Amino acid sequence: MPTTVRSFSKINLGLALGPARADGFHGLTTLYQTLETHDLVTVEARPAAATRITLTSDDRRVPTDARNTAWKAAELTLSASGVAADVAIHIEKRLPIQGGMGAGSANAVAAAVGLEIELQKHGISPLSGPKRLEIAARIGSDVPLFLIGGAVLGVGRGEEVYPMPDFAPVHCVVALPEIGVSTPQAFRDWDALRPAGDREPGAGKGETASAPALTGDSPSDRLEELSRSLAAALCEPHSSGVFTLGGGLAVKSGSLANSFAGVNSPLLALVRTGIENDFEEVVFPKYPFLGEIKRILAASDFPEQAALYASLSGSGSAVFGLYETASAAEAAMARLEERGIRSLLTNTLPRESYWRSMMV
Ligand SMILES: C[C@@](CO)(OP(=O)(O)O)[C@H](O)COP(=O)(O)OP(=O)(O)OC[C@H]1O[C@@H](n2ccc(N)nc2=O)[C@H](O)[C@@H]1O
Ligand SMILES: Nc1ncnc2c1ncn2[C@@H]1O[C@H](COP(=O)(O)OP(=O)(O)O)[C@@H](O)[C@H]1O
Repeated sequence: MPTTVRSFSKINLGLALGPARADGFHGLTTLYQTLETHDLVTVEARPAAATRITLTSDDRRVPTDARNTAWKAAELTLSASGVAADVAIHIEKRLPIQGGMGAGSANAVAAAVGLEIELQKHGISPLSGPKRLEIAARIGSDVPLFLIGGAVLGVGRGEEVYPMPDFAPVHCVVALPEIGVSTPQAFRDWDALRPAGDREPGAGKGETASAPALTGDSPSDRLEELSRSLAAALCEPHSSGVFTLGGGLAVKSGSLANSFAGVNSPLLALVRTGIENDFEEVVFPKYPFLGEIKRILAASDFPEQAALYASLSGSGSAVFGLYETASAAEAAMARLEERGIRSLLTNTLPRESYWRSMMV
């Protein structure tokens, strides 16, 4: 019997971008949140004289060779286990490609989890947690978060991950416009907006890094700002250290940040501190339609149907809205549909449910 694993997705509740580093990556601070919506990754493996990996998918846009994140995860897991095996991976795609939902990254973790379970059937011991995290970080900046699940703080280039207290699940509408945003290009566009002095020494081809700009909000300031917002939201009094949305939300207006004054909820406290996604600064001017989608998700003619929070996810193109009630979420989907915009309805997925519901 092969092993089938739910490969969940993520959104970025907030994302502050830092300066370009000498290694070409950017320092960032982000709060990832896993979602219920998922791909399915099926793995079948048995020890063999030499490793042979085959990968198939129902979506022709998914690479079926060593470029695939799931393939990389299988290769690295086998080599770290010191085992050669025949491995067959099948990816059933339900999530968007290049959507900013971390689908490919999650596929890597799902394949690794499935492969370890398959190998255990043949008496091969699982890898240690730190080893898994190390492998995940080698595959991509967005991969390690899927070894934690729930609300996850990401720092470094996003690969250094820490579990955060979870929010109670909320309804999430993800708009899926027919636009693919290239992640490296979005980072380059961010750099182009900033003076070369904002980069770390050695960053940028053939440029000499000068002293940091003296005016404005430097990228390093932005990282600290988001860290402070997260810490402040976590400091709010909670009963058990577990985030809950809290009952009896105050009457809302159309304006997001001011809508929830007086409501004692860490998620809302976080929103009030003004968390945002820095990528919006470069992605919305380039694709104004995505900014329009955020406005559609955020506001409604009926204040009780306004989003708790709406934002671009990662570098896009997915834009999401979080809602207190199913009817508010459904109304947001209907507003999108009126304009011909495809969307999906899901829930945020806390850590415990993430692991409990992973195996099919
Ligand atoms: C932007 C984010 C936010 O969550 O998500 P997506 O929008 O892709 O989902 C991630 O940082 C994406 O992570 P991931 O997709 O794993 O990126 P990687 O494979 O590590 O890197 C792809 C490329 O993006 C750029 N990159 C990525 C991460 C980072 N901190 N700095 C960068 O400059 C680099 O040019 C790198 O070569
Ligand atoms: N398992 C995978 N599923 C989807 N795309 C993959 C996978 N492995 C590698 N890729 C490549 O990675 C690119 C972006 O992957 P994806 O995870 O869908 O985007 P994002 O990080 O924006 O959510 C795709 O264009 C695809 O060529």
